[in-house]
Amino acid sequence: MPERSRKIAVMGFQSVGKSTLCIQFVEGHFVDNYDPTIENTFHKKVKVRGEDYTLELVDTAGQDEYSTFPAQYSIGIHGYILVYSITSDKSFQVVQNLYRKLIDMIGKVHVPVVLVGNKTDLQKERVVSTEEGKRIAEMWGAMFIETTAKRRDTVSDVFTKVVLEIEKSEGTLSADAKCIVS
Ligand SMILES: Nc1nc2c(ncn2[C@@H]2O[C@H](COP(=O)(O)OP(=O)(O)OP(=O)(O)O)[C@@H](O)[C@H]2O)c(=O)[nH]1
Repeated sequence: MPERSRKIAVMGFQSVGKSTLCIQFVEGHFVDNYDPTIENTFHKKVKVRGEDYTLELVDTAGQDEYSTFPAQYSIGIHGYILVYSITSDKSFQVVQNLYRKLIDMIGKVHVPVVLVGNKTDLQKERVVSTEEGKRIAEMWGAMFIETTAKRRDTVSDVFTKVVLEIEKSEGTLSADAKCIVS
């Protein structure tokens, strides 16, 4: 069976770790330095429930509360990874604004989204609780995960979860489907 291609946008406030998550997933290492992104694209093959996928990850420029939703990310994108940092309340507010703008822009009630609370290695600096993150994701009907870009296993979970969300919304996978990353 031919590979399925899925395009995923990774969005959120600046410096929350969007690029670092993508690089950990695709290249398997943690990048310590900060280099603001304009836009980057990554590719990665994954196997989910026995099916081969080619993921195209669009690592977007950091958004803030004043940004309008970039129109180019409203078409041709199968799923969204919305990232905040558990150390930044501002990034948590920005991700909620971003979601509202996304829904308004797309004009659909349900869009495949995974909400990601990143930087869990910085527990002492945590200002957004796990419960708050979960509550927002439940309100959206989205999946939720906390991770640190330093851990390859939970970072992989972020990306496989978004594939599951996409497939669920297209009706091709059951909600309890298991996934494997290769
Ligand atoms: N401690 C820690 N630092 C992280 C983590 N993820 C990212 N960082 C650091 O946070 C900084 C910003 O990470 P980026 O991945 O460049 O952030 P971004 O969201 O892509 O930023 P923009 O391009 O401005 O939108 C870098 O110095 C990363 O090393 C994490 O999980 N833990």
